[in-house]
Amino acid sequence: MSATILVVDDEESIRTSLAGILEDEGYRTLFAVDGVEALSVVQQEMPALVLLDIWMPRMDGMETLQKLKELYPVLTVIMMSGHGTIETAVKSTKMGAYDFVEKPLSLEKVLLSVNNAIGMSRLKEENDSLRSIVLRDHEMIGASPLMKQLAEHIKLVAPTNASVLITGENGTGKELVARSIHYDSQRRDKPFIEINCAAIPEELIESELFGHERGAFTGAVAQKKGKFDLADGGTIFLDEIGDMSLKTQAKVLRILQERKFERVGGTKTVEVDVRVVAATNKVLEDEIKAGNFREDLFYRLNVVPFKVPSLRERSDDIPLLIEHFLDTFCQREGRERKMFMPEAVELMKRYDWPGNVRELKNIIERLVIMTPGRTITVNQIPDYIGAGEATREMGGSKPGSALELSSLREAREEFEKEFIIQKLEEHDWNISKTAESIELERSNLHRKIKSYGIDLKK
Ligand SMILES: Nc1ncnc2c1ncn2[C@@H]1O[C@H](COP(=O)(O)OP(=O)(O)OP(=O)(O)O)[C@@H](O)[C@H]1O
Repeated sequence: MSATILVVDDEESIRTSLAGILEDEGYRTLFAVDGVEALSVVQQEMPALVLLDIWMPRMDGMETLQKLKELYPVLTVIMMSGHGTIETAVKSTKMGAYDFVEKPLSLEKVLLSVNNAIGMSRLKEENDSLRSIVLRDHEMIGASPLMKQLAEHIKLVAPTNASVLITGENGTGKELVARSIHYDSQRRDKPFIEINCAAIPEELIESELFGHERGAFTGAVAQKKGKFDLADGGTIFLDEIGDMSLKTQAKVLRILQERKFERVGGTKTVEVDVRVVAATNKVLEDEIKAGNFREDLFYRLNVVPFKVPSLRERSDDIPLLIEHFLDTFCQREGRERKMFMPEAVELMKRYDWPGNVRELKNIIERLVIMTPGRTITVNQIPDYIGAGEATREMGGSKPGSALELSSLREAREEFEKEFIIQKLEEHDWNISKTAESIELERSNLHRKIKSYGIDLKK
């Protein structure tokens, strides 16, 4: 879609010539003869950019700029200044104008400034939307006391430069904690560089982390920057640090102590300002005893220890996580929003989740793709999730069924709710048709839908 530009000038010849070149470039143009008119056009049409003359009757350019910036702080404005108003034009950039062009206008200069401004605002929009996707993807969900404590801990430590060691089982969210520490710190606009020490062969890790000089080894045809170079000013996340060799550990220790290192095959010392955040699912104290991990590095990293709780320890978060991942995957797959039946949620809460949040996330993704209807019941949940309990407590029947509820009333309500949802689904969520098929008054069905909190939006 072509961007719309508002030209504000009291001279008709200027308006016409600007319209000509801007439209040739593919922009849509609007006009106003003075500031008062400009304000009303902006309010109605919200252009991408305003070209604003300084000297105009009624309301001049500076006053108009001030009003526009008050009302629409992100609107891009380029000032056009006549002879003798250059100083004012310079002042206008301090008031938030993007640029100014001098009169008599060089049409080339106008176009250059307009194209730059439009390019900038497109980049900014793109950047904002990518940023919100990234932030959403890395949102940490959890309201349990353990997660609240973790969040508070992050808020306290993030703004400092302290090194951090994050421990916890696989899939508990250690990387998310590392990212939150970065995004809550002053370094948020600088890089967050991640490296999985277990995924890179021992002989390559040094050059990955510290880079190498040309000719350092066969195949090193050019100098290459390492992750520590790339993370300068930002944060480096050393995942699975328990798998790092002793030699590499020594180099990382030196960076923590002196902020210095040498590239592989090089003699030049490189200085960097990098915050180190490390994670492991190993018990490093045991690795120290076994001679696999340097004790001094451990103490350097462990200044502020973070322990991410397993999902078993905070099963109260499971319903929230289910909702969050249902939102994410239904949206991503363009599916209608699905919902979990209460007893299916209960079943998920009682499972012990050896793969933690990652395992839960994968199951929800699969359920969103594989479930044709709108509701997810215990029957759709993979058997192994309820298997232990099924044989232990229920004599083989699925746990979470009405049999498990303590009172007859609860059991009846549970059944009624599920029955109504299934019937609504069969009738495409049409209330009249559903009411007729189950031989219930329409108003009565409405009441039940409301009292069970059944979500009617598709
Ligand atoms: N609290 C949470 N809220 C939302 N998503 C989460 C949460 N915790 C983990 N996840 C998601 O679960 C997945 C695994 O998390 P992450 O990679 O951070 O775990 P990890 O502890 O670093 O795992 P590993 O030890 O295997 O490297 C990711 O997709 C992450 O987005």
